[in-house]
Amino acid sequence: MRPDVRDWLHQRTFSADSWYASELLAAKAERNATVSVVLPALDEERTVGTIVSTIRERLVERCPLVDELVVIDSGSVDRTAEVATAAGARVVHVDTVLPGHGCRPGKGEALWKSLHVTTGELVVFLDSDLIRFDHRFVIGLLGPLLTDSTIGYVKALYDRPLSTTEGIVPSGGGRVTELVARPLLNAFWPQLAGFVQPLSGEYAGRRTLLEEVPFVSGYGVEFGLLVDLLRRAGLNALAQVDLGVRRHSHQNDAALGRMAGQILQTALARRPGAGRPEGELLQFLRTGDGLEAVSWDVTVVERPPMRTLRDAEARAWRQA
Ligand SMILES: O=c1ccn([C@@H]2O[C@H](COP(=O)(O)OP(=O)(O)O)[C@@H](O)[C@H]2O)c(=O)[nH]1
Ligand SMILES: O=C(O)[C@@H](COP(=O)(O)O)O[C@H]1O[C@H](CO)[C@@H](O)[C@H](O)[C@H]1O
Repeated sequence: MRPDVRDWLHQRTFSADSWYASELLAAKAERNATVSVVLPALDEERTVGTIVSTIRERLVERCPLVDELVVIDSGSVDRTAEVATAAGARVVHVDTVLPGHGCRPGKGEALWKSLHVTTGELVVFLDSDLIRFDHRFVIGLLGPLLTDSTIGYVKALYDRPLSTTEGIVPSGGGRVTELVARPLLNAFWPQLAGFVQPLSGEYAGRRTLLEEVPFVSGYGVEFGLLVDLLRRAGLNALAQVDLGVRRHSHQNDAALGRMAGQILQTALARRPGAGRPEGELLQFLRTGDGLEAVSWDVTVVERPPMRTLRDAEARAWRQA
């Protein structure tokens, strides 16, 4: 193991059990910090309500660690917006944010636009498909940020059970992590090899740092943020926190293949010497009369650092 990774693992790996909400509330007040929690949601009516109501009850009403609770509706066709609103979130439809910059599909678009509609100095991102959500996820992610000013970005680590046709097995989740993201990071960004869950959907950061980096529009957002934040802030500004166990709704292998395609596009865009990759991913279905090739576009676009928009708006205002 590289010495820098060994040192990082020792110094920048935390446990959610290290903090209580009450002590973080005191740390938050001491720093006059504000906290936004953002949930990107696409057709998550089954799970988003419990996550929102748990955060509202435990971390807004009982112990006000969270100042803002926003669900970014990514174009749901189910009752996600109604369920999230009833549970106590502010729901914002992704297409209503920065309409002048158009609309791109994908999770990263929702996260990028969330920066424009939230104000918290610290921003916590949680997936909306979490099962048996524990509010301590939020406490664990905020712990390092509220107690160490040298840390700018914190990712969750956890065990990842996998739901299978035979039931739930204790590990095996994080299939794109194990088969694509981890090998890519170890090969080309070995400083990041210490991240146990580099694609975890639960993470938190300082707004000032998050607004300095691009957001990849699709499922490449987590991979892109990790590589770009390493470059922007250095390894010592990054951390990870053990949240125990994380269960979520799983996609099928074909969908994860497309996710892997987007992550590969994101990685190769950060290896300029690798040339411009093809954006088409061919997948194959067995049909009644043979094989059907299905072509998917796995190209991703990069949304610019949010700070550049604010700078452009400020310049335009001065010139007006
Ligand atoms: O276009 C999208 C795709 C996903 N998501 C949300 O992003 C999170 C992670 O997506 P998903 O569960 O599909 O990924 P997985 O966890 O299966 O890798 C979930 O809250 C989704 O609802 C989203 O807001 N817009
Ligand atoms: O980690 C992974 O391999 C994928 C798929 O997880 P599973 O194999 O369905 O448990 O899940 C993550 O990856 C996505 C892309 O970065 C994130 O957006 C998701 O939040 C995260 O769950």
